[in-house]
Amino acid sequence: AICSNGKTVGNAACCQLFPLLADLQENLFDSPCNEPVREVLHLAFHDAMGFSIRGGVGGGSDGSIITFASIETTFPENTALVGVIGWVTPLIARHNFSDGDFLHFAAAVGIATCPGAPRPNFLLGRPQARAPAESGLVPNASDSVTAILARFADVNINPSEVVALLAAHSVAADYDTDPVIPGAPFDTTPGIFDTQIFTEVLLRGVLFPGNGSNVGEVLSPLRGEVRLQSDFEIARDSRTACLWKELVGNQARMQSQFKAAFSSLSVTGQNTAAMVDCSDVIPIPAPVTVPPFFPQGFTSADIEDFCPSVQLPPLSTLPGPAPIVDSA
Ligand code: HEM
Ligand SMILES: [Ca+2]
Repeated sequence: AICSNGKTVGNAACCQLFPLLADLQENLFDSPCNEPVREVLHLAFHDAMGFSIRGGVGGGSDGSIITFASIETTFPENTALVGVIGWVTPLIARHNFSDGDFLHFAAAVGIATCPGAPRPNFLLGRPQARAPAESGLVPNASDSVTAILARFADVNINPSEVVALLAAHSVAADYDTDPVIPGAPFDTTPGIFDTQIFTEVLLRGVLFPGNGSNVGEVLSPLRGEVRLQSDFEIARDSRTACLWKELVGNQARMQSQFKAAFSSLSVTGQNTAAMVDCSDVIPIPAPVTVPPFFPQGFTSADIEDFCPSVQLPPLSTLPGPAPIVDSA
Protein backbone atom coordinates (compact mmCIF):
# COMPACT_ATOMS: atom_id res chain seq x y z
CA ALA A 1 0.00 0.00 0.00
CA ILE A 2 1.10 3.59 -0.61
CA CYS A 3 0.32 5.86 2.36
CA SER A 4 -0.81 9.49 2.05
CA ASN A 5 2.74 10.66 2.86
CA GLY A 6 4.02 8.75 -0.18
CA LYS A 7 5.69 5.94 1.81
CA THR A 8 5.11 2.34 0.81
CA VAL A 9 4.20 -0.25 3.45
CA GLY A 10 3.27 -3.92 3.22
CA ASN A 11 -0.03 -3.51 5.06
CA ALA A 12 -2.26 -0.42 4.66
CA ALA A 13 -3.13 -0.54 8.38
CA CYS A 14 0.45 0.55 9.10
CA CYS A 15 -0.02 3.93 7.36
CA GLN A 16 -1.70 5.34 10.48
CA LEU A 17 1.64 5.05 12.34
CA PHE A 18 3.40 7.72 10.26
CA PRO A 19 1.87 10.76 12.03
CA LEU A 20 2.91 9.25 15.38
CA LEU A 21 6.41 8.54 14.02
CA ALA A 22 6.76 12.17 12.95
CA ASP A 23 5.48 13.44 16.32
CA LEU A 24 7.98 11.25 18.21
CA GLN A 25 10.85 12.38 15.98
CA GLU A 26 9.95 16.07 16.18
CA ASN A 27 8.88 16.40 19.79
CA LEU A 28 10.52 13.70 21.91
CA PHE A 29 13.53 11.95 20.39
CA ASP A 30 16.87 13.12 19.06
CA SER A 31 19.74 11.44 17.30
CA PRO A 32 22.17 10.22 18.61
CA CYS A 33 19.72 8.75 21.06
CA ASN A 34 18.90 11.01 23.98
CA GLU A 35 17.49 10.66 27.48
CA PRO A 36 13.84 10.31 26.33
CA VAL A 37 14.89 7.41 24.07
CA ARG A 38 16.60 5.68 26.97
CA GLU A 39 13.72 6.24 29.36
CA VAL A 40 11.03 5.10 26.90
CA LEU A 41 13.08 1.94 26.29
CA HIS A 42 13.39 1.44 30.03
CA LEU A 43 9.60 1.93 30.41
CA ALA A 44 8.90 -0.59 27.65
CA PHE A 45 11.16 -3.14 29.38
CA HIS A 46 9.38 -2.77 32.73
CA ASP A 47 5.99 -3.05 30.99
CA ALA A 48 7.08 -6.21 29.15
CA MET A 49 8.15 -7.95 32.36
CA GLY A 50 4.61 -7.66 33.80
CA PHE A 51 3.65 -11.11 32.61
CA SER A 52 4.05 -14.79 33.47
CA ILE A 53 3.62 -17.84 31.25
CA ARG A 54 1.76 -19.31 34.22
CA GLY A 55 -0.72 -16.42 34.04
CA GLY A 56 -2.33 -14.18 36.58
CA VAL A 57 0.16 -11.33 37.11
CA GLY A 58 -0.40 -8.98 34.18
CA GLY A 59 -0.76 -8.66 30.43
CA GLY A 60 2.91 -8.15 29.51
CA SER A 61 3.68 -5.69 26.71
CA ASP A 62 0.24 -4.12 26.92
CA GLY A 63 1.09 -0.59 28.07
CA SER A 64 -0.47 -1.18 31.51
CA ILE A 65 2.45 0.73 33.05
CA ILE A 66 0.89 3.81 31.35
CA THR A 67 -2.83 2.88 31.53
CA PHE A 68 -2.55 2.04 35.21
CA ALA A 69 0.31 4.39 36.00
CA SER A 70 -1.38 5.51 39.22
CA ILE A 71 -0.98 1.93 40.49
CA GLU A 72 2.18 0.67 38.76
CA THR A 73 4.30 3.73 39.53
CA THR A 74 3.78 3.06 43.23
CA PHE A 75 5.79 -0.16 42.76
CA PRO A 76 9.36 0.51 44.00
CA GLU A 77 10.88 -0.66 40.70
CA ASN A 78 8.85 1.92 38.76
CA THR A 79 8.94 5.09 40.87
CA ALA A 80 11.64 6.65 38.65
CA LEU A 81 9.40 6.20 35.59
CA VAL A 82 6.82 8.84 36.58
CA GLY A 83 8.76 11.47 34.62
CA VAL A 84 8.85 9.65 31.29
CA ILE A 85 5.15 8.75 31.56
CA GLY A 86 4.53 12.49 31.90
CA TRP A 87 6.61 13.16 28.77
CA VAL A 88 4.67 10.67 26.61
CA THR A 89 1.15 11.43 27.87
CA PRO A 90 0.57 14.43 25.51
CA LEU A 91 1.76 12.39 22.53
CA ILE A 92 -0.61 9.54 23.38
CA ALA A 93 -3.46 12.05 23.58
CA ARG A 94 -2.71 13.41 20.09
CA HIS A 95 -3.02 9.95 18.44
CA ASN A 96 -5.37 7.02 18.51
CA PHE A 97 -3.46 3.93 19.60
CA SER A 98 -3.68 1.62 22.58
CA ASP A 99 -1.15 2.48 25.29
CA GLY A 100 0.64 -0.79 24.49
CA ASP A 101 0.99 -0.06 20.77
CA PHE A 102 2.10 3.48 21.57
CA LEU A 103 4.74 2.41 24.08
CA HIS A 104 6.26 -0.47 22.14
CA PHE A 105 6.20 1.51 18.88
CA ALA A 106 7.90 4.45 20.62
CA ALA A 107 10.56 2.13 22.04
CA ALA A 108 11.29 0.71 18.57
CA VAL A 109 11.44 4.19 17.00
CA GLY A 110 13.64 5.32 19.89
CA ILE A 111 16.11 2.48 19.40
CA ALA A 112 16.26 3.40 15.72
CA THR A 113 17.58 6.87 16.65
CA CYS A 114 20.69 5.25 18.17
CA PRO A 115 23.57 4.86 15.70
CA GLY A 116 24.62 1.22 15.61
CA ALA A 117 21.24 -0.20 16.56
CA PRO A 118 19.57 -2.93 14.53
CA ARG A 119 16.29 -1.93 12.89
CA PRO A 120 13.69 -3.16 15.41
CA ASN A 121 10.57 -5.02 14.32
CA PHE A 122 7.16 -3.68 15.30
CA LEU A 123 3.87 -5.56 15.44
CA LEU A 124 0.66 -3.47 15.72
CA GLY A 125 -2.47 -4.62 17.52
CA ARG A 126 -2.15 -4.71 21.31
CA PRO A 127 -5.59 -4.42 22.94
CA GLN A 128 -5.92 -1.78 25.65
CA ALA A 129 -4.71 -3.20 28.99
CA ARG A 130 -7.51 -4.33 31.26
CA ALA A 131 -5.62 -4.63 34.54
CA PRO A 132 -2.35 -3.48 36.11
CA ALA A 133 0.63 -5.79 36.45
CA GLU A 134 1.80 -6.94 39.87
CA SER A 135 4.82 -5.53 41.69
CA GLY A 136 8.14 -7.38 41.86
CA LEU A 137 8.29 -8.76 38.32
CA VAL A 138 11.26 -6.68 37.08
CA PRO A 139 14.70 -8.05 38.05
CA ASN A 140 16.83 -5.96 40.43
CA ALA A 141 20.52 -5.31 39.85
CA SER A 142 21.21 -7.07 43.17
CA ASP A 143 19.35 -10.27 42.19
CA SER A 144 21.26 -13.52 41.59
CA VAL A 145 21.81 -14.72 38.03
CA THR A 146 19.60 -17.70 38.87
CA ALA A 147 16.73 -15.41 39.87
CA ILE A 148 17.20 -13.13 36.84
CA LEU A 149 17.26 -16.01 34.34
CA ALA A 150 14.21 -17.56 36.00
CA ARG A 151 12.24 -14.31 35.80
CA PHE A 152 13.07 -13.94 32.09
CA ALA A 153 12.24 -17.62 31.43
CA ASP A 154 8.83 -16.84 32.92
CA VAL A 155 8.24 -14.32 30.08
CA ASN A 156 9.59 -16.82 27.51
CA ILE A 157 13.05 -15.25 27.13
CA ASN A 158 16.07 -17.58 27.28
CA PRO A 159 19.58 -16.87 28.66
CA SER A 160 21.05 -16.10 25.23
CA GLU A 161 18.28 -13.57 24.64
CA VAL A 162 18.82 -12.03 28.10
CA VAL A 163 22.49 -11.42 27.29
CA ALA A 164 21.61 -9.91 23.90
CA LEU A 165 18.95 -7.65 25.47
CA LEU A 166 21.58 -6.22 27.79
CA ALA A 167 22.96 -4.42 24.73
CA ALA A 168 20.30 -1.89 25.82
CA HIS A 169 22.68 -0.98 28.66
CA SER A 170 24.96 0.35 25.93
CA VAL A 171 22.52 3.29 25.67
CA ALA A 172 21.69 3.61 29.34
CA ALA A 173 22.44 5.70 32.37
CA ASP A 174 21.91 5.34 36.06
CA TYR A 175 19.94 7.74 38.26
CA ASP A 176 19.00 5.73 41.35
CA THR A 177 21.64 3.11 42.07
CA ASP A 178 24.18 5.82 42.86
CA PRO A 179 22.20 9.07 43.11
CA VAL A 180 25.23 11.31 43.70
CA ILE A 181 26.28 10.85 40.04
CA PRO A 182 22.94 11.07 38.18
CA GLY A 183 23.19 10.19 34.50
CA ALA A 184 26.36 8.11 34.90
CA PRO A 185 26.36 5.71 31.93
CA PHE A 186 27.11 1.99 31.91
CA ASP A 187 29.59 2.30 29.02
CA THR A 188 31.71 5.12 27.58
CA THR A 189 29.35 5.60 24.57
CA PRO A 190 25.78 6.04 25.89
CA GLY A 191 24.65 7.73 22.63
CA ILE A 192 25.75 4.76 20.50
CA PHE A 193 24.16 1.31 20.40
CA ASP A 194 27.39 -0.64 20.34
CA THR A 195 29.24 -3.52 21.96
CA GLN A 196 31.21 -1.36 24.42
CA ILE A 197 28.98 -2.51 27.29
CA PHE A 198 30.11 -6.11 26.70
CA THR A 199 33.79 -5.09 26.61
CA GLU A 200 33.76 -2.63 29.49
CA VAL A 201 31.82 -4.86 31.93
CA LEU A 202 34.61 -7.46 31.53
CA LEU A 203 37.36 -5.00 32.56
CA ARG A 204 38.68 -5.46 36.09
CA GLY A 205 36.78 -3.18 38.48
CA VAL A 206 38.92 -0.84 40.60
CA LEU A 207 36.74 1.99 41.97
CA PHE A 208 33.31 3.20 42.95
CA PRO A 209 32.53 6.24 40.79
CA GLY A 210 30.17 8.00 43.23
CA ASN A 211 29.16 7.63 46.83
CA GLY A 212 30.95 4.37 47.66
CA SER A 213 29.29 0.99 47.32
CA ASN A 214 25.51 0.98 46.78
CA VAL A 215 22.99 -1.88 46.57
CA GLY A 216 23.20 -3.37 43.06
CA GLU A 217 26.49 -1.66 42.27
CA VAL A 218 29.98 -3.21 42.00
CA LEU A 219 33.48 -1.87 41.32
CA SER A 220 33.80 -0.02 38.00
CA PRO A 221 36.90 0.27 35.78
CA LEU A 222 36.37 3.99 35.10
CA ARG A 223 35.57 7.20 36.94
CA GLY A 224 32.07 8.36 35.94
CA GLU A 225 30.92 4.91 34.77
CA VAL A 226 28.50 2.82 36.88
CA ARG A 227 28.68 -0.96 36.80
CA LEU A 228 25.58 -2.91 37.81
CA GLN A 229 26.08 -6.05 39.87
CA SER A 230 23.71 -7.91 37.52
CA ASP A 231 25.73 -7.03 34.39
CA PHE A 232 28.96 -7.97 36.21
CA GLU A 233 27.60 -11.37 37.28
CA ILE A 234 25.90 -12.25 34.00
CA ALA A 235 29.22 -11.52 32.24
CA ARG A 236 30.99 -13.98 34.56
CA ASP A 237 28.45 -16.73 35.32
CA SER A 238 29.15 -20.12 33.72
CA ARG A 239 25.65 -20.14 32.16
CA THR A 240 26.11 -16.81 30.37
CA ALA A 241 29.83 -15.87 30.24
CA CYS A 242 30.44 -17.36 26.78
CA LEU A 243 27.26 -15.80 25.39
CA TRP A 244 28.48 -12.47 26.77
CA LYS A 245 32.04 -12.77 25.46
CA GLU A 246 30.81 -13.69 21.97
CA LEU A 247 29.33 -10.19 21.71
CA VAL A 248 32.52 -8.32 22.66
CA GLY A 249 33.50 -6.30 19.59
CA ASN A 250 30.99 -8.18 17.40
CA GLN A 251 28.53 -5.49 16.27
CA ALA A 252 26.81 -7.61 13.60
CA ARG A 253 26.18 -10.51 15.92
CA MET A 254 24.97 -8.20 18.69
CA GLN A 255 22.57 -6.49 16.27
CA SER A 256 20.98 -9.67 14.96
CA GLN A 257 20.64 -11.25 18.42
CA PHE A 258 19.27 -8.05 20.00
CA LYS A 259 16.81 -7.57 17.16
CA ALA A 260 15.38 -11.08 17.61
CA ALA A 261 15.26 -10.91 21.41
CA PHE A 262 13.71 -7.43 21.40
CA SER A 263 10.96 -8.70 19.08
CA SER A 264 10.03 -11.24 21.75
CA LEU A 265 10.26 -8.71 24.58
CA SER A 266 7.90 -6.30 22.82
CA VAL A 267 5.09 -8.86 22.55
CA THR A 268 5.16 -10.68 25.90
CA GLY A 269 1.62 -11.78 26.74
CA GLN A 270 0.30 -10.75 23.33
CA ASN A 271 -1.47 -12.85 20.69
CA THR A 272 0.89 -12.19 17.77
CA ALA A 273 -1.39 -14.09 15.36
CA ALA A 274 -3.86 -11.22 15.68
CA MET A 275 -1.23 -8.50 15.05
CA VAL A 276 -0.10 -6.75 11.86
CA ASP A 277 3.61 -6.56 10.96
CA CYS A 278 4.44 -2.85 10.63
CA SER A 279 8.22 -3.23 10.86
CA ASP A 280 8.58 -1.34 7.59
CA VAL A 281 7.46 1.87 9.36
CA ILE A 282 10.50 1.81 11.68
CA PRO A 283 13.38 3.96 10.37
CA ILE A 284 16.70 2.35 9.47
CA PRO A 285 19.29 3.35 12.11
CA ALA A 286 22.57 5.03 11.20
CA PRO A 287 25.57 2.69 11.32
CA VAL A 288 28.14 2.88 14.08
CA THR A 289 31.22 4.65 12.72
CA VAL A 290 33.85 4.05 15.39
CA PRO A 291 35.33 0.51 15.56
CA PRO A 292 35.03 -1.28 18.92
CA PHE A 293 37.84 -0.35 21.29
CA PHE A 294 39.41 -0.60 24.73
CA PRO A 295 39.04 2.70 26.63
CA GLN A 296 42.23 4.71 27.09
CA GLY A 297 44.74 2.86 29.26
CA PHE A 298 43.13 -0.60 28.93
CA THR A 299 44.18 -3.68 26.97
CA SER A 300 43.16 -7.32 26.72
CA ALA A 301 45.29 -7.88 29.85
CA ASP A 302 42.57 -6.05 31.83
CA ILE A 303 39.81 -8.42 30.70
CA GLU A 304 38.53 -10.87 33.31
CA ASP A 305 38.14 -13.99 31.21
CA PHE A 306 35.37 -16.40 32.22
CA CYS A 307 35.16 -18.11 28.83
CA PRO A 308 38.63 -19.08 27.56
CA SER A 309 37.10 -21.12 24.70
CA VAL A 310 35.85 -17.93 22.98
CA GLN A 311 38.59 -15.82 21.41
CA LEU A 312 38.51 -12.03 21.98
CA PRO A 313 38.61 -10.09 18.71
CA PRO A 314 41.60 -7.74 18.36
CA LEU A 315 40.58 -4.33 19.74
CA SER A 316 42.77 -1.24 19.71
CA THR A 317 43.15 1.06 22.71
CA LEU A 318 42.02 4.67 22.40
CA PRO A 319 45.00 7.03 22.80
CA GLY A 320 45.47 9.11 25.94
CA PRO A 321 44.98 8.77 29.70
CA ALA A 322 42.01 6.90 31.21
CA PRO A 323 38.95 9.18 30.89
CA ILE A 324 36.44 10.43 33.41
CA VAL A 325 33.23 9.34 31.68
CA ASP A 326 30.75 12.19 31.20
CA SER A 327 27.19 11.84 32.46
CA ALA A 328 24.77 11.01 29.65
C1 HEM B 1 19.11 -8.35 33.93
C2 HEM B 1 18.09 -7.56 33.93
C3 HEM B 1 18.20 -6.07 34.14
C4 HEM B 1 18.49 -5.39 35.29
C5 HEM B 1 18.76 -5.97 36.66
C6 HEM B 1 18.51 -3.98 34.94
C7 HEM B 1 18.77 -2.96 35.84
C8 HEM B 1 18.86 -1.61 35.50
C9 HEM B 1 19.14 -0.56 36.43
C10 HEM B 1 19.36 -0.71 37.92
C11 HEM B 1 19.15 0.61 35.73
C12 HEM B 1 19.38 2.01 36.28
C13 HEM B 1 18.05 2.63 36.58
C14 HEM B 1 18.25 3.95 37.26
O1 HEM B 1 18.78 3.99 38.37
O2 HEM B 1 17.89 4.99 36.71
C15 HEM B 1 18.88 0.28 34.35
C16 HEM B 1 18.79 1.20 33.35
C17 HEM B 1 18.35 0.90 32.08
N1 HEM B 1 17.98 -0.34 31.61
FE1 HEM B 1 18.21 -2.09 32.56
N2 HEM B 1 18.23 -3.84 33.62
C18 HEM B 1 18.03 -5.10 33.09
C19 HEM B 1 17.67 -5.38 31.78
C20 HEM B 1 17.32 -4.43 30.84
C21 HEM B 1 16.70 -4.74 29.57
C22 HEM B 1 16.33 -6.13 29.08
C23 HEM B 1 16.48 -3.54 28.93
C24 HEM B 1 15.86 -3.27 27.60
C25 HEM B 1 15.87 -4.10 26.58
C26 HEM B 1 17.02 -2.51 29.81
C27 HEM B 1 17.04 -1.17 29.51
C28 HEM B 1 17.54 -0.19 30.33
C29 HEM B 1 17.69 1.21 29.91
C30 HEM B 1 17.37 1.77 28.53
C31 HEM B 1 18.18 1.89 31.02
C32 HEM B 1 18.55 3.37 31.09
C33 HEM B 1 17.43 4.27 31.51
C34 HEM B 1 17.89 5.71 31.49
O3 HEM B 1 18.93 6.05 30.90
O4 HEM B 1 17.17 6.54 32.07
N3 HEM B 1 17.50 -3.08 30.95
N4 HEM B 1 18.70 -1.08 34.25
CA1 LIG C 1 27.30 2.47 24.00
